[in-house]
Amino acid sequence: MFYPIMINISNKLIIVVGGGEVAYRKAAKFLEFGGKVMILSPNNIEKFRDLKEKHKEKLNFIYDKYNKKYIHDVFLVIAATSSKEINQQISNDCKDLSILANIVDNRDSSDFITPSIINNDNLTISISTMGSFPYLSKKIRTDMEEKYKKFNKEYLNLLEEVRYLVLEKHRDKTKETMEYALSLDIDELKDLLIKLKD
Ligand SMILES: C[C@@]1(CC(=O)O)C2=NC(=C\c3[nH]c(c(CCC(=O)O)c3CC(=O)O)Cc3[nH]c(c(CC(=O)O)c3CCC(=O)O)/C=C3\N/C(=C\2)[C@@H](CCC(=O)O)[C@]3(C)CC(=O)O)/[C@H]1CCC(=O)O
Ligand SMILES: NC(=O)c1ccc[n+]([C@@H]2O[C@H](COP(=O)([O-])OP(=O)(O)OC[C@H]3O[C@@H](n4cnc5c(N)ncnc54)[C@H](O)[C@@H]3O)[C@@H](O)[C@H]2O)c1
Repeated sequence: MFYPIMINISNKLIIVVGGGEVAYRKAAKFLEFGGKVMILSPNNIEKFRDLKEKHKEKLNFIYDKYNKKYIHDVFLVIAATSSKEINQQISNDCKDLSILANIVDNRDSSDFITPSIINNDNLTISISTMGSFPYLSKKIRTDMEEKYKKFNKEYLNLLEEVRYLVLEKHRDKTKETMEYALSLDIDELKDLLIKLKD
């Protein structure tokens, strides 16, 4: 079974083996959450150039085939090559070295799997089908992105202020006020904040 945790990857090195679409998708997400990514692959798709432009020194490349020597001292490993045998080899090596690995073509060999993620800065929602139907995770993500799009960073920052004011000054109406705050659009929420401050 896979237990969902929020893991701090800031400035930690994650090595992604392979340079295709799947490697790209995984790398882009780890970079979005502040990780440092090394791509280990003899070649990789064009899109990585834009990712390098965006993330500069946080993204680097080793143009070589997989070798165990490259994974010593890394925080996480993603095996995303097109070779089942190499992916399995990576899994075995990671077990030897006690490094957590995600094997993109074999959930049973994976120490962790990657969920579908909605990242609105302060609000993160991750969705998983425990590996049984990833396309459903993607579908739920797109539905929820639409449904919860108002909860962006600005909105969450205002909500945080509302919460502190309610806890400080209106403890008797905590739940009603919080429930009410969630029903508002951003301008109404700003008005509520002014009222709560009075
Ligand atoms: C959620 C997401 C996150 C991400 O990758 O960032 C993700 N897969 C996504 C998309 C996707 N993956 C696949 C398709 C094509 C349709 C299909 O085949 O179903 C599509 C749809 C598409 O591409 O449109 C094929 C596929 N996926 C896996 C296998 C191997 C296997 O099942 O053993 C195969 C067959 C490969 C083959 O053909 O051989 C395995 C895994 N994929 C996972 C995650 C993990 C379980 C997640 C969960 O619990 O739901 C897990 C177990 C391991 C892992 O990768 O961590 C991302 C959506 C991101 C988004 O857009 O929101
Ligand atoms: N988990 C998922 O979400 C998911 C989704 C679709 C496919 N897959 C699986 O992921 C695999 C990769 O998919 P893709 O579309 O990125 O494939 P792809 O063929 O586009 O890319 C494979 C990459 O692996 C590299 N590679 C091959 N042998 C290597 C080695 N020995 N060392 C280092 N790199 C090596 C290649 O150079 C290439 O860059 C597929 O075979 C499929 O089984 C997983």
